[in-house]
Amino acid sequence: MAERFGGYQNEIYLQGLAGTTPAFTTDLTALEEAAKAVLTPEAFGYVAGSAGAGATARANREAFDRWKIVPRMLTDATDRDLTTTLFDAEIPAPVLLAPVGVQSIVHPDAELATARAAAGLGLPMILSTASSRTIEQVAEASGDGPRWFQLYWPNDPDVCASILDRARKAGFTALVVTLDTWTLAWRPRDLDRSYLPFIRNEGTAIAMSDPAFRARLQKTPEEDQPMALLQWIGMFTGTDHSWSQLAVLRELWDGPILLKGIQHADDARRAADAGMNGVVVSNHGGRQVDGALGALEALPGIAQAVGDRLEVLFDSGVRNGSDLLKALALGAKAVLLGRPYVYGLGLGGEDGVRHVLRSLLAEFDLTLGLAGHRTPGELTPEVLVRG
Ligand SMILES: Cc1cc2nc3c(=O)[nH]c(=O)nc-3n(C[C@H](O)[C@H](O)[C@H](O)COP(=O)(O)O)c2cc1C
Ligand SMILES: O=C(O)C(=O)c1ccccc1
Repeated sequence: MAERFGGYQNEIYLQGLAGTTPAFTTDLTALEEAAKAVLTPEAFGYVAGSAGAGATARANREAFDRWKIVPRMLTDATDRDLTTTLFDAEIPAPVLLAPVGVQSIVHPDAELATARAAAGLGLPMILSTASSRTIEQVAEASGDGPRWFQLYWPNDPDVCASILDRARKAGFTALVVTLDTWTLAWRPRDLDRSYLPFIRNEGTAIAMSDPAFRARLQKTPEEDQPMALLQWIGMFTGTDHSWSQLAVLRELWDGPILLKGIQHADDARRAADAGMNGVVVSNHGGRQVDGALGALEALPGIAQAVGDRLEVLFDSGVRNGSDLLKALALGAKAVLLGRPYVYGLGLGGEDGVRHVLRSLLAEFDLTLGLAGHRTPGELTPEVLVRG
């Protein structure tokens, strides 16, 4: 058990004896630079970029850097177990793949490669509404793998019901409703290049293959693509919904529902009051409100406010195993990995994603043990100091 994830370290050293070094860097903080060398400037700018002057993207990192781990000795942390239970399902480690749309801009295998890599490790993939492959295609690639669906909440109830119905039938078990991106923020890197993937028909596969969406069009997307794309943009962005409308989603989805983009304890309480099952504490990787607080700063208060009523998950700024440990210690039950796996996808498709995930899990496993702990559940704020 102890070596299950940390064993990637030995595997890499042993391959060295045969003259092979890893195809991709094992320094997960160096992935961005490596990806920059292989992606188009537009795709790299879209993925790496953030809102405005990048203050929130930096705040996400600064929030992690302010916390330090205090290792404990002679605790016998040899046998470790990263197994985590979310909504009655066991996953091998407290890590999920964050919903990331438009993956075709970084690799031709797109979400299918991500689905295969995630399934191979048994980690849940959260499929974005802005996927560049259909729900059914991704489900097939995912096979027996755990999978959740992320909803960009359409402003047409029939389209909403149809997409959720497809997701349920395709084996997606939990629903993540993203609330922080009802319109795209001011993103200078993309604006300076006039680059928006969807108006180039990237990331629209789910809607374009949806019968209810297609029923709204005068002509099929094949006959009149520009019109279909305008309809897509109008359907998925520009409309903020309301707390009371969550009841509609509660009716349509009988599995767990999580609200993503929560940054205030009162919003987390409202989520619980509305019958939701979890929250993802997140500022969308600094891509929405420039000047917003680092996501990790919001985590302890939210975990304290609703940790006994909801599953509290976290993303934004997680880059390596130590970050994962810190987020768990500050109250997250599990963490969503964002940009790093997308860089892995760009660098090497399915193999690249698998390498990034295995490296993260190995680094976390080793760091957990060396800090003196055996399970994610042992982590509390007391294992950190703020310095
Ligand atoms: C290129 C890109 C596309 C994204 N697309 C979505 C999306 O479709 N739905 C969503 O809820 N979040 C989306 N996100 C946000 C991620 O789910 C996650 O919140 C964010 O990447 C976490 O920050 P990090 O990348 O700094 O770890 C996207 C992020 C990136 C970088
Ligand atoms: O770019 C993003 O951050 C994002 O969330 C998104 C929104 C719409 C479509 C694709 C991605």
